[in-house]
Amino acid sequence: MNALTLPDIAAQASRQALPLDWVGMCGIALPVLFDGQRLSAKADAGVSLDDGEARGIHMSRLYLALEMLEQENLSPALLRRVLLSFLETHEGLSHNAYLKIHTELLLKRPALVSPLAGWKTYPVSIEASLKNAMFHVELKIDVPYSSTCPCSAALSRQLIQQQFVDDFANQPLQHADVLAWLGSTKGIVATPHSQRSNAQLQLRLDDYLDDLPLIAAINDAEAALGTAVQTAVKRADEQAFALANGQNLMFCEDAARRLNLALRRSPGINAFKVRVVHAESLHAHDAVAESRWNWEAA
Ligand SMILES: Nc1nc2c(ncn2[C@@H]2O[C@H](COP(=O)(O)OP(=O)(O)OP(=O)(O)O)[C@@H](O)[C@H]2O)c(=O)[nH]1
Repeated sequence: MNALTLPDIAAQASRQALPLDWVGMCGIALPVLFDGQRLSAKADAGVSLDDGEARGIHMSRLYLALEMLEQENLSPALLRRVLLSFLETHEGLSHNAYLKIHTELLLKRPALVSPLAGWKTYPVSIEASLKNAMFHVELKIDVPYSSTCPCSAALSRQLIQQQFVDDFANQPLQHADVLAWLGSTKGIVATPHSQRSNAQLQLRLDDYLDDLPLIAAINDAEAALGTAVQTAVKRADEQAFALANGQNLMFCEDAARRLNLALRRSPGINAFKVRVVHAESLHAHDAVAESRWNWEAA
């Protein structure tokens, strides 16, 4: 059989000589390693096409460079090497390289009281770029938590006081009667509303970090928020969770402020934007607050 010369359309001249900002592939399936765990990920890989005369980039070269991610723990140095390879294989065509990896971190979390533990997933995106020889990494992390409305708690307390006035009006207080009343449904005639909430963290990292501070940022955010959602739960854990929520009333504004203060102290982060979303049970819409630090558009 005659050897065929395969047509190479990408190597042709472009009909419209025009550079492009980003060209590549989105949603590439690949396994990545983080902290010794193999995670299923989706990658977006691209370069700028600065040579406006060139018809196209070489998609397969970007795809093949992603193989580096299979064997080595994700780190800033590894991301940089992949981006360098994007540029080396597009010499004369591209000046900027981009890589976005979306995955879910799986962390084992202990129960509040019982000796149990269970797994929790945290959606994570790692966005790396090499633009005009400047390397940047940005992390996006979703952290779920529980929030109880402080206003609803105050309104409930008022109703409980009113019920107490009604039930104990004009009679001497007996310790046993009050104790029994407190243990009855009348003692908690109204309950404040709570909601499953989500903190969306967008973090710009210091340029010379050895590791991606994903776990540290999650731990710092959960510590600041105080009431992370739980995994394995026995009644003792649920009671401890109820107490933690009662001691941790917060509006979305409170949550955003706490995260701002905590992330400023978190190592390796030089700018951030946070958005907290309280999926209200009071309404069918959400309460949302945003806060940023050192953040201007990249
Ligand atoms: N540039 C570009 N390539 C595309 C697109 N859609 C599919 N491809 C295909 O991606 C495949 C890989 O492209 P290249 O990396 O240039 O493949 P190649 O020429 O065999 O590889 P090299 O010899 O390394 O250049 C080709 O078969 C392209 O046709 C597109 O929209 N743009």
